[in-house]
Amino acid sequence: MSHRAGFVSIIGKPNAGKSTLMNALVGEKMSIITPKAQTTRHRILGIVNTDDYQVVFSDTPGIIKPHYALHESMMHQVQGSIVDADLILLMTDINEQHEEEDVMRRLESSLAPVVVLINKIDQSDPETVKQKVDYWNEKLKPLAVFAISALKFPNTQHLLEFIVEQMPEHPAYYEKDALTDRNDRFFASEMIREQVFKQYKKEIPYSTEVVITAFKEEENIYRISAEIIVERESQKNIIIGQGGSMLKIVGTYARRSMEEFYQKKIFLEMFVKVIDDWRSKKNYLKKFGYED
Ligand SMILES: Nc1nc2c(ncn2[C@@H]2O[C@H](COP(=O)(O)OP(=O)(O)OP(=O)(O)O)[C@@H](O)[C@H]2O)c(=O)[nH]1
Repeated sequence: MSHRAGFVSIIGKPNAGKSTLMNALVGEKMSIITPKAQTTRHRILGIVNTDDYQVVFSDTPGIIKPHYALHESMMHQVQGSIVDADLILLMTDINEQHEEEDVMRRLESSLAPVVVLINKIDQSDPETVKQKVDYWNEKLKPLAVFAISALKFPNTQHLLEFIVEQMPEHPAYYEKDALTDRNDRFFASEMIREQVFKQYKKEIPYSTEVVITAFKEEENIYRISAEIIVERESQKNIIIGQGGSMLKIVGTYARRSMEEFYQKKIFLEMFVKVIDDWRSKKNYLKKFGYED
């Protein structure tokens, strides 16, 4: 059989479980996962390779109404991934009563077939599952509807086989040993951001960006320096915590994740910096890698 390859976008509301699914499909932790909505800010590719196919998944930020320039960039990334897709996976959380109208509107710009994934069925019952399957079949007339639990039953073989069947015949787009298009620095910043999302409340995670300022690979150790950027002086104090206690927790957990991810010893140093209203400033967003 000839080789198949294509792009598959995972889209949906914040917190639906998109990143959890992508990690299950790729079999590696490509995307950070936290219980908070809007964790994913960039489009991240996760690539599944065999001799016969290459499926390039895009994990995308959850679809929201933009409040900041940052959100606008996030939504542009969703749009870009929809336009590029050979297949779209629209993920919904079975227990959320979201109006998915804004998600559907975004699909209008695409000719790609849509598969609906009803996620988190571990937190539901068969009757509700059946109702939701019927609802989506009726509403969107998708190629297929899958009821899944990306977290509890991460056996994605059946879904993956279905996806591969939809891929066009095409040579590989990326090297066959590539798992992602992102580099080590990107994952280092994401692992710190993951801890910021986990350790702080309310607006802090959303006001924070992480920039890797140095990444030195030595034989036995990686030396990583990072800046944690916040919007206000008061947020800086919260990030640091009394006597540096909070920053120490963030650093410890982030370092452990990095040691597991890179299989290296890690030296991590972090500095906290204030940039007023960075989320609304295009020049900073560009500098931090958010596209227009
Ligand atoms: N019970 C249950 N929880 C799940 C399932 N899939 C994901 N979750 C949880 O839902 C939360 C959000 O998961 P993510 O994978 O980060 O969701 P996302 O859609 O990428 O979120 P955004 O980054 O906000 O767009 C996390 O706490 C996950 O552990 C599932 O199948 N069942």
